[in-house]
Amino acid sequence: MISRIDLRGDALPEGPALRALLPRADFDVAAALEKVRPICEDVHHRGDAALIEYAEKFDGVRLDQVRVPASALKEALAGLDPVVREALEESIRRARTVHREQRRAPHTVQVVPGGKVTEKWVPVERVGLYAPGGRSVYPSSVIMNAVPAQEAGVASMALASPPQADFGGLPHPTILAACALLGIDEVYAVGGAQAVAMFAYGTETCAPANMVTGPGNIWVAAAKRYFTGRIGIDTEAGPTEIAVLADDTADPAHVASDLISQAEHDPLAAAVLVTDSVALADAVEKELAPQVAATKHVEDRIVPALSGRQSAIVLVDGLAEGLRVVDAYGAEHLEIQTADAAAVADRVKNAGAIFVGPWAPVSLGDYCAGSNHVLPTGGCACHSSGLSVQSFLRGIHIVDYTREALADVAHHVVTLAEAEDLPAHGAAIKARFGWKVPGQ
Ligand SMILES: NC(=O)c1ccc[n+]([C@@H]2O[C@H](COP(=O)([O-])OP(=O)(O)OC[C@H]3O[C@@H](n4cnc5c(N)ncnc54)[C@H](O)[C@@H]3O)[C@@H](O)[C@H]2O)c1
Ligand SMILES: N[C@H](CO)Cc1c[nH]c[nH+]1
Ligand SMILES: [Zn+2]
Repeated sequence: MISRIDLRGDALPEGPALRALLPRADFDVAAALEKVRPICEDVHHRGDAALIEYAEKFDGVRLDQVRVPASALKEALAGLDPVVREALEESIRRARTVHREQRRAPHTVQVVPGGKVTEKWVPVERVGLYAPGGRSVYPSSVIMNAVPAQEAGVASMALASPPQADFGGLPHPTILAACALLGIDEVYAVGGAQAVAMFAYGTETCAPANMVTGPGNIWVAAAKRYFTGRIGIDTEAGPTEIAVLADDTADPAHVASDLISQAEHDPLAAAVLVTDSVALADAVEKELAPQVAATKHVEDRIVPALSGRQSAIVLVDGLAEGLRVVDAYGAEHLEIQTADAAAVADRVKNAGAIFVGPWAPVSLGDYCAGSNHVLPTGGCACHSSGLSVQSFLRGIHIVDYTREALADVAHHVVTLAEAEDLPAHGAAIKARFGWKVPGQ
């Protein structure tokens, strides 16, 4: 069900050469981008009419309108199972506890007497949040998007999630109830790349947003890549990945269940075990078959995910080599199931989130750890972070110098301007001091 990659014996290569040996999906975001480009441009030109057509094509339901009426949000909350409500509220509470601490205050540095630089933090004005709803529905992603945006102070936010044929073309009622719990009243029944395009370009009913955040399948990730540089994009949070770095102290039943837990998201989901213990690798492989047989979503997601080329058991010589492999891979989620797991976690450089030891499985982080589950995939953890309050803030420098403080440094500015052959820059200084460089 899962292949093996044996990297024992020889010295591991560096950087891209090592990455090329590691498991990754065949179907990449760049290829999907070519397919989503026409969808995005169609939304640009035809607005709501295009959204309604794509809902029929991809979600199998004909909509009268894409905006969810306020009454539907109210009804969804009223009809929410109280046990689910309690769990959502606990998830919101913990996420808020963590994200509130990420808020940033303005900070002033007195560089020289009379010269100071302040950095102030300003929230993005309007954001579009995406909560997936294709193969599964993700009310938890409503929380993971909305809480950091709210804690950052974003003034205007709208959420999109795919229309569900079983619910009259509305997003799933638990998604709507989560929106109601969080006070989000602008909600759209729009999924996939077309939802990202709706927020990026705006339509007759949806005002354009400055930024789009949230997880989704490969089509959503590709649309986010399409709009990168034109609007704010958090990170590519595409098909889920789990890597587990484990030694012979790990419990094979736990490792297997954690690999399966994330394989259940998508046939393109990735599950990777990195270990120096052949005995553990064998035991995990033995655990997989009965555990997979006992769960849901087997044929359409878990089996293709575990048997696809994006998943593997990677054998290494020791912990140091295992760390090199997980750093090269840059997993969305990395579990450390080794002796002295906290110390090992400390040595990891690249991961979206790290889960330490036997009692912090990825499922905890998916719902109730307080951490954010919107995390970079496809190796983006090597340069990007998961969603946080910081994602929704812009830092603006405010430069404030007196005449004397400018005069003190003017000769350096003029020298550097001349060194760059940009004399007009120097002239902007000289003009303030009677066309002379002060002190010369
Ligand atoms: N990285 C993260 O932080 C994170 C978090 C949660 C979930 N996820 C991932 O989110 C994804 C959720 O996927 P999903 O499919 O359940 O829901 P989704 O909402 O992401 O995608 C559903 C939409 O995909 C579009 N679509 C389907 N087939 C298409 C096609 N052939 N061409 C163009 N568009 C098409 C449709 O518009 C549909 O509404 C999973 O891959 C999961 O692993 C990632
Ligand atoms: N594991 C997903 C992040 O890749 C988040 C999630 C939501 N629900 C269940 N899991
Ligand atoms: Zn998950």
